[in-house]
Amino acid sequence: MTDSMPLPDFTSLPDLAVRTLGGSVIAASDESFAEKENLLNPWEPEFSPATFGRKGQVYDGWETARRRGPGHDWALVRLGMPGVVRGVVIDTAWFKGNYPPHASVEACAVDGHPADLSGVDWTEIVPKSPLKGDSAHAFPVRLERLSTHVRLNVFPDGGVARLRVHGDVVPDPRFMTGLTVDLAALENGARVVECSDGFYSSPDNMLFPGLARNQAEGWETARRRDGGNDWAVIRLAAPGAIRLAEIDTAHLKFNAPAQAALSGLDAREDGAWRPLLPRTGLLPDARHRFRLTTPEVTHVRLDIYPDGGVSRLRLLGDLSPDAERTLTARWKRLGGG
Ligand SMILES: NC(=O)NC(NC(N)=O)C(=O)[O-]
Repeated sequence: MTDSMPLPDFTSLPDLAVRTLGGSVIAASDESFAEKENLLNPWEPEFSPATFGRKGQVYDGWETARRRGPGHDWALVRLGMPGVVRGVVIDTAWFKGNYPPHASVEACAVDGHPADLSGVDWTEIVPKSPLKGDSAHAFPVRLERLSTHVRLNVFPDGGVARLRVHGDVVPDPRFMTGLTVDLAALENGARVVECSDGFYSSPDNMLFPGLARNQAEGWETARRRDGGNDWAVIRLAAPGAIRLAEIDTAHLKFNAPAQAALSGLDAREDGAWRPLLPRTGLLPDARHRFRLTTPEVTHVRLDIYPDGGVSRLRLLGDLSPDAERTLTARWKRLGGG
């Protein structure tokens, strides 16, 4: 992302739209020059000047034709993780002579898996605003409601490299209650709230769905030289008791931690850390699973010794009855269902 202005705090929240968390561009008015799917690519926009394909200069973004009639272009995104949108980044990186001069964003919430969104009520979350070329534009959003889809409008046409939709994940309680679920999954609403180091990659990566495809898709710290150890604190999707922990060092072959430990705290009670898994040896490039019996916790701390990387952390457990009620009430209050 090109940084023409400092991005506000909301950009540290998960990107509800990014492709690697299940986001999809389901329709666009036009994608003559460059395909709509690029909008949600997880990597920073790339550019190779004077690289021409059959349709012109190749862009890592969404680019429409020069519009010769009335109207404007738009792209429709289904969020991978429905939630409360706290801010949107519209990044025109590398679009210097062909960016749209204005853009707006709308959001809606629909239940289930509707194929047809016509007739849906859209709420404007970013008013029509001026854009610059080759710049990331951050727009805070104040809408205390659940969103499942967003629509990016560009006026009248042009290229946008990325659309990032940052926010708080609001899980659907129908897929969380009465089940054993991953309390550490981003898609269920968990997040890393503190960590010792995120030098090579973000610790939130450990909470992504599926298996990491390479070292970069996990969490990796710098080499630690001070005798200490690296750690990350995860705020669980909801308070619950953990029954199975999985610590995966896949693709960390020469930089896996030698050992790991888990501890937990219940922020609703005394907030004291209690051991859940004692310091245990880890292998490189291996999925380690541990059956646990724990009290209810709201936060889990993963300590790795001394440093290195973890590709995935799964904490399967059961929500407390109280947590089930709270999740359901929150989802309904935000307009779910
Ligand atoms: N040189 C360009 O980028 N031209 C145009 N776009 C592409 N992709 O070639 C255009 O007209 O917007």
